[in-house]
Amino acid sequence: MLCVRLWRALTPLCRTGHCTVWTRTQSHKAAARLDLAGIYPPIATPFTAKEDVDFQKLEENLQKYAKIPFKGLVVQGSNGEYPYLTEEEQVEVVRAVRRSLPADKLLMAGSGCESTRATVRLTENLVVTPCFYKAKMGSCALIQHYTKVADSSPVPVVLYSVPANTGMEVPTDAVVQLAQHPNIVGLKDSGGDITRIGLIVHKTKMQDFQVLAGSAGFLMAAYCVGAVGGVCALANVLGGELCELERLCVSGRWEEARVLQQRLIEPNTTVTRKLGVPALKQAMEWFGFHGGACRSPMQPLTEAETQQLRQDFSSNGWL
Ligand SMILES: O=C(O)C(=O)C[C@H](O)C(=O)O
Repeated sequence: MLCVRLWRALTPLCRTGHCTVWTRTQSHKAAARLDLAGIYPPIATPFTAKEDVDFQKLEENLQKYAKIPFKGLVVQGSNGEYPYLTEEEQVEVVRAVRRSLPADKLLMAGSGCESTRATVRLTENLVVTPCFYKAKMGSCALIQHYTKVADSSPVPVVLYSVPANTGMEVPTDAVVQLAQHPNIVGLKDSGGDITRIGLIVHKTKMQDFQVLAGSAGFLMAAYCVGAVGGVCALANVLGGELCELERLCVSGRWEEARVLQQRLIEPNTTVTRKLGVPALKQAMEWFGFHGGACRSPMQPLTEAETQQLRQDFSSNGWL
């Protein structure tokens, strides 16, 4: 789940399955008109040497992100290490980000739990997609789950399909059915299957429903088939460049977009699928942000991995 702007206490989160968005009005109809178009970094969580959340460093990152033309931020996404944070910490981080974020920026916060009941409760605070019993999480179970969450959520919900982390995706037929719910306003799809993204855009075109690319490697392709933006881990590092890619796509400058997109593919693959969050945080350090270590048990990069990471950025002209 993800949330936007204002809120009462917390934003619903998104994970595998869904995200919630908070609006000023909290009215379902008004929520459905929410414009999600643009680029969002799913922000990383900096920690102190004792592995406590480092709110000072978080704030310093936020001040730097405020200078980049993002549509908003995602808090407690996969790269925020949400599974390693307590519920209280998740809520506290979302609150801190909301306090710091300019009022015109959207805030989406993840809030999924394994049971529908717990998800409903946390969506009043935060929410996520259930994947532990993934063999049992078919369309029927997920439709029932998200419908109950969206029915009770005080803020709009964005579905979040991230199969690399959850081992399952929200099935296309479930997304299409859930898109009819007045409080479900979009999907963030990290799977990278462009035919699926295009099909979902096509099948939901009569609904007030928007699709966001869930990773930078296929951002341009996603725009081509009708996505309206992206939630991209790489935006923590190359946020200005991803916003530039958005601008090129939206203005139809496809040749320039293609050149930029191609240079982003390798660094993106490395900080997402290949080396993951420790690599994202290392790259953030190189680009002037606070990344630092992950919370245990996530291990730091080895020397060879660090070299690989550097190579994937430098060979594409970023370092
Ligand atoms: O951290 C998240 O949450 C993301 O959505 C990141 C995304 O999966 C990516 O590949 O960039």
